[in-house]
Amino acid sequence: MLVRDVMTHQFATLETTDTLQYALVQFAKTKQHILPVVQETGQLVGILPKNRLIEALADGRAVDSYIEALINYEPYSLQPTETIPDVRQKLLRLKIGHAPVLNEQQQPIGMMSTTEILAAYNQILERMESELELMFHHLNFGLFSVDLRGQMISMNHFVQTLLGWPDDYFHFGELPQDAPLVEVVQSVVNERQSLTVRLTINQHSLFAKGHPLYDQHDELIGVMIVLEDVTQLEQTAKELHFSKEWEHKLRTVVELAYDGLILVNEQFQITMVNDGFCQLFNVTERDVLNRNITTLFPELQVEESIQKGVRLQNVPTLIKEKQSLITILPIHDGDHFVGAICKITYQGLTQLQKAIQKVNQLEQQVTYYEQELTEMKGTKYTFAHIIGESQPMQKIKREAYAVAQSRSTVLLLGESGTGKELFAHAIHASSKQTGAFIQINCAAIPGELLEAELFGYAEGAFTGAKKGGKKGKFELAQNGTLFLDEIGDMPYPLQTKLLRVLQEKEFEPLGSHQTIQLDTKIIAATNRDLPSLIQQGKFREDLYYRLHIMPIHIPPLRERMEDLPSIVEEIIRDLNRSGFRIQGITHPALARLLTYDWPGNVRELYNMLERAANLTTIHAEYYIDLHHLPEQVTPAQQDIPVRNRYEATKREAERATIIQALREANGNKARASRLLGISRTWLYNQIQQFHIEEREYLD
Ligand SMILES: Nc1ncnc2c1ncn2[C@@H]1O[C@H](COP(=O)(O)OP(=O)(O)OP(=O)(O)O)[C@@H](O)[C@H]1O
Repeated sequence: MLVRDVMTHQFATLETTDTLQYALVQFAKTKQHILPVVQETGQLVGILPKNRLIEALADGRAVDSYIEALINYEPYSLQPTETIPDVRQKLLRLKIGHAPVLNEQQQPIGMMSTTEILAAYNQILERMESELELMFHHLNFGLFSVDLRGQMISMNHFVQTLLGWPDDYFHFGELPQDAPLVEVVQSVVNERQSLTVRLTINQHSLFAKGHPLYDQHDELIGVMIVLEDVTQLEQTAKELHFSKEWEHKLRTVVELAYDGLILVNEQFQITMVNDGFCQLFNVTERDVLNRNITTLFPELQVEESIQKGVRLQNVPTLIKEKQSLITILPIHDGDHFVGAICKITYQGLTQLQKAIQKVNQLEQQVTYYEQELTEMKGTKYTFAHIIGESQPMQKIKREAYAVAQSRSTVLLLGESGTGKELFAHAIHASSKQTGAFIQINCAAIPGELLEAELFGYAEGAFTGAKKGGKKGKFELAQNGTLFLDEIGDMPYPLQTKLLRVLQEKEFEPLGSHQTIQLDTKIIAATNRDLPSLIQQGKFREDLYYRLHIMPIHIPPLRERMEDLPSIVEEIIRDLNRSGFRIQGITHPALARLLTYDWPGNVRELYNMLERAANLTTIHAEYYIDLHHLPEQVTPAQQDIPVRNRYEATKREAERATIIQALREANGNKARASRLLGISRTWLYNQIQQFHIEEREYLD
């Protein structure tokens, strides 16, 4: 606060030629104790004190005489920019109560007296009082004071909330005898010195500090208590201790459990490394901490494999000429990548390798015996070979297993490549049938041969018949299983014969009079729509119902995509058994496979992965990646409709060419295949694939 803020402007000025009477009137008007005397230009000449004027009048000086002789020509004056504490000091020192305030031109612009100073101090005091109160209540510790009778003098809000004390305590309350802290107050009064105690009140851990309060005569008048809430602090300290303990345990585990271990953050900076790692690379922890792993250890390929989304788990690698196993795993916090762990096992690997070899040998033996067992039953696959744990697959595997236990006929339905043959093998493998698993593809064998193939013939049954006759598939499958694949393509007349055999459970080979009792489990399969073939008059309705006792619908791959990753894994394992050395598939490639429609189902997937496996060998790559996949699964989205059209047109052209060749060869498949320049097996395959029927090339 400055002089100009509090000075009074109610004053009058006098001139040396003014009379005593005039001066008296001005004093009465302005109620001032001094008045400034100025020149004509307004500059200060001196001051006229009121008491001098009164003294002069009392001495009998004439009221019309001039004031000139009564003026103090060396008065003390003030500047408007001086501060109030400074002015107060000056006035006290000089023992004067009033002074004019002058501007830069030495003209009086106001008057200052102790009254103005007092008013200013009052204002300052009021402001400080409210500020102090605000501070007092907003302190982050509790504060209260009591007098010697236990009456509350002051208490801030913190105490109220902390101890749950009501407002009345503050206004007129006495500290109750049972209140916590009474003892502290009592001790301070008795001991007359400060003390600190630790207390727990309302589940808060507190430090209570009591201080004696004295008046100006050093008489004890009360006690002040300061309360600090240390609950949070204690909690933090506990947590810190706990996490330090854990860090210590973790470090010990890390040192003991792994040969070499290194941790990186999301920027691939090294955040932790163990002694084993440092020994292997001959570095110290200080050399590597906070540095980029790719810069320091590029051979580990941590960043690369994480970015490719490949999970490396115990992959054999040569590090610092030591045979090692490397594992690189990403660390995620929810969806967020926060770092990675790289683990290297290099000690005791020789023993480990020996153990692995032993396990491999045992595994091979088990596989061998398993194969022997299934081969004894004449099947290639068991239920264990059918991969897929999706809901529909679990359901049909349960159904197939159940039907395997009975003699009932099974009808396997599903698109091409969905695994019908696989199921047929598995059903036989887990059935009680002791005989062989015999398979016949009704579409691949020319109509005229199929009957003889199925029922066999007696010697001399027809021209060209083998000496001694030939056993048919039915007879070969006695006590076993006959798998009639592509039943929808069986010639109509033969369907009648088959129906009879199924009903009567006996048959006669061609040209023979010997009746053979049928004790065979029949499994039929087709990818054709049998009800629509019935409508077209190409399939017997009664045979359909005969076969339809236990239909099993195998869903297409696109309807159970959750099985795809495990099927891919199994196929890779299978490819490795046949000599490839694929370690896995990258995430992007797998993700792409999941977006494809799979018209050719698992067979198409198998073929595609086999092709990819061949491509990996060209550049000695170990992972199937996007660039190993054919265009049909990696098209730009906008190209799809065009590609579909292209594929459809290509297929139509291929189909038409095959029909044309068959027509030119009069239905003779061997000749047609020569004309087309393809193998006979492939021609049969194509005829089946394109569903080409005889009536399309034979008039
Ligand atoms: N669930 C599966 N798990 C593992 N491999 C499978 C599965 N389904 C099919 N396969 C594999 O896919 C390929 C095609 O299967 P399969 O020959 O049994 O199909 P299909 O339905 O009989 O085909 P088509 O109707 O064309 O004769 C085989 O190599 C088979 O081993």
